[in-house]
Amino acid sequence: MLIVNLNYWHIECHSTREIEREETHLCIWFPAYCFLRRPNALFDFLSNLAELKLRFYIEEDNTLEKSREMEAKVAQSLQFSTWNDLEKKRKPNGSLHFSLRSREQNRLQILIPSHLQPTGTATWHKPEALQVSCSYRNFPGSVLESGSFPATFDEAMILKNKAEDLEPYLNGRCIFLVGMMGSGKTTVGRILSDALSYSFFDSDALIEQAVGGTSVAEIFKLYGEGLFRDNETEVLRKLSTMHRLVVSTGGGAVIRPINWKYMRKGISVWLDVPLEALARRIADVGTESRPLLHQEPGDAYAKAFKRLSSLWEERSEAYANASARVSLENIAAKLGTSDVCNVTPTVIAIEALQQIESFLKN
Ligand SMILES: Nc1ncnc2c1ncn2[C@@H]1O[C@H](COP(=O)(O)OP(=O)(O)O)[C@@H](O)[C@H]1O
Ligand SMILES: O=C(O)C1=C[C@@H](OP(=O)(O)O)[C@@H](O)[C@H](O)C1
Repeated sequence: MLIVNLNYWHIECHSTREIEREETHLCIWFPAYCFLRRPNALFDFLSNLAELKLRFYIEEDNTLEKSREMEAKVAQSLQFSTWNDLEKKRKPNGSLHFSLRSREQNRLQILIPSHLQPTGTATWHKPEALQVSCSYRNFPGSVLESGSFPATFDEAMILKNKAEDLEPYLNGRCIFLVGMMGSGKTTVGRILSDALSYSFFDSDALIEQAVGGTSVAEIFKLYGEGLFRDNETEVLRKLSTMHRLVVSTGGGAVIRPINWKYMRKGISVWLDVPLEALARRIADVGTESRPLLHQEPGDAYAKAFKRLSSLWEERSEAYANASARVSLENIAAKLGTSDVCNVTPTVIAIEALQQIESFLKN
């Protein structure tokens, strides 16, 4: 018996041996309201099956009320237009058949008829291949890990639930993360985008693309900061016309008022991290990719700290324009620690959603 815990509810599956012996279907039960509220959770589960190289599709079933609505929701959450697309993208090599059927009014059943497996689908017959265990492996890896920051199962669940609660209030609006260099905009942004089923964009990466694949450091060196800033504004203008994006902006995006005009089309979130922590993080990875920090003499920490301090003097007021502020010091205090290094990106993402919620509800 395999039990998969997906966001507070359980899916129970017969073992493959049992399926073979009894020639039954693999039955997965979802309380209907969970299914409707949490299409992403179904997707996560299906992704696990897809990773096991099992092919699946959802059969149209006209007797099932809401099936079309659910399919649309799931497809939307996947950002694929159809299940056919999903199949093509995953290039699976097994063949299993999922169909949705109603059994009771308040329940849904997903059936995987074992007779639909073609001969030679060895993956399906290996019991160990179905080890979808009760751990954070049930969630997409990118939600759970950012660099070397694994999220605990609890953190990942809280994040996912919070994101689902917030979704109707967000109504597809983009989220622009602002903050000093090294504040975690990229790291936290990826986690947020996964949780919200949004797309993620790093504005620095888009500028690099716009300038023919030239790195930020090279753009500064060859063309000067002015050209970089013009491209930054253009990138933000374009992104502000879109929906369902999390954007990691460059640390200096806040200095031009025109950029705020674009970011106000969505919700801006300031990741407020103490300078010492920023300097430590940047010293750890080096200042080469951050041209504004690279000119100072001294060791990596000292030069990062010195330059960050002067940039902070210039920019602190501008960051405060953001719709929501996520203070690492405040989170650390809530967690009962004085060290902001103990605050993981997933916890920061949760706090970001909380602050966005307060902004939207006030
Ligand atoms: N919460 C955190 N705790 C410790 N290190 C972090 C945290 N968030 C990000 N980092 C690290 O700090 C560095 C800068 O993060 P990054 O997301 O690139 O920041 P930004 O996009 O704001 O410049 C990276 O090496 C990243 O791994
Ligand atoms: O603070 C800044 O002015 C900058 C921050 C960088 O982005 P990150 O904040 O992602 O490091 C990058 O846009 C450029 O080096 C300038």
